[in-house]
Amino acid sequence: MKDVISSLYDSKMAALKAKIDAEKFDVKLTIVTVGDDPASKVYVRNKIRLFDELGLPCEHITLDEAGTTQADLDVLAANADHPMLFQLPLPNGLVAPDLPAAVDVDGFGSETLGQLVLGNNVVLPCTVQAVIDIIDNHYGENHFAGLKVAVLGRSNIVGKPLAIELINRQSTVSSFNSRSDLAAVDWTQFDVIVVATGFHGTLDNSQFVEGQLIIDVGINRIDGKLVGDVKHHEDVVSAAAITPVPGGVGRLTCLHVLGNAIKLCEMKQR
Ligand SMILES: Nc1nc2c(c(=O)[nH]1)N[C@@H](CN(C=O)c1ccc(C(=O)N[C@@H](CCC(=O)O)C(=O)O)cc1)CN2
Repeated sequence: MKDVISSLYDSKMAALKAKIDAEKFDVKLTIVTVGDDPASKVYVRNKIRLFDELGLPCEHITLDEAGTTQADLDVLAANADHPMLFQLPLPNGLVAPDLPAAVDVDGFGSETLGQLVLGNNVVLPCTVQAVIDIIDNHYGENHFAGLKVAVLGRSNIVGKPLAIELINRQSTVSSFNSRSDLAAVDWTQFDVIVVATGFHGTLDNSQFVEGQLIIDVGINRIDGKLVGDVKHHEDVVSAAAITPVPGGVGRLTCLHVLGNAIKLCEMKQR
C-alpha cells in the first residue's frame, strides 16, 4: 500500500506542476502559526517546502503563544486577499477565524462547509480530499455510488465533511463516534472503512477481510513511534488493503494544501 500511495502522490504532484506551468497561475499562500507545537512545525515545514519546490510564494507568519489574542487572528483573516490557513491546534483557547470561501485553503470555514453540504464547493478539506483520492485510485473512477463506507470519527476537519462528500457521491455512508458500540459492529460488511478517531487501537487488523480498503487517518505518537488509529498485531496478516502510517493519508494531505491554493487562485483569476 505504501507504494500505491507514493505513486498516487507522484502523479498528483506532476499534475499540479503541469497545471501551474501551463496556466501561469499567480499562486500564493499564507500560513499562520501560534506558539511552538512540535508536530505543527513539521507539517508547516512540509507545506512550505512544497511551495518552494514549485517556486511559489508561501509566507509564514509566526506569532508568540504569549500575547497573541483572538483579535490578532481575526485581523489577519479580515485582511486576507489570497489563500490563508491557521495551523491547528492553536493554543490558549484561540480558534481559527472563519475565513471566507475565496481564501479558505483548508476548507474549514462555514461558507466552504455550507457549499459542501449543497454540493457546490470549490475545495475539500485537505485530508478529506486525500481520502477521496485513495478511494478513487483503488476502485477506479465513478465507483463511489453504492459503495458501502464506514466513517469512524466526527471531527469538523475530517469525519463530518468526509461523510457529507461521500453522500454527495452517492455512497452508502455509516457514521460512528465515541458513543457508538463499535464492538457490536460487523466490520466485514463495508467496502471501505475510514478510521479518523485519533485513538490508536480503535480497530485492529484482525477485523478486516480480503477486498476491503481500510484508510487510517490517525497519527498518534506511542513510545516515540508514529502509529495510526488501526492497531497492527504482528502475528496477523490482514488480507485487506490498509493505508500505512506514516506514509499514508498524511503525505497526500500536505499536497492538497497546494492543490486547494491553486483552485482558489484559479477561481479568482477567472
Ligand atoms: N490548518 C490545519 N491544521 C491541521 C490540519 C490541516 O489540514 N489544516 N491537519 C493536521 C495536521 N496536518 C496538516 O496540517 C498534517 C498531519 C500529518 C501529515 C503527514 O504528513 N503525516 C505523515 C507523518 C509525518 C510525521 O509526523 O512525521 C504521514 O502520515 O505519513 C501532514 C499534515 C492537524 N492540523
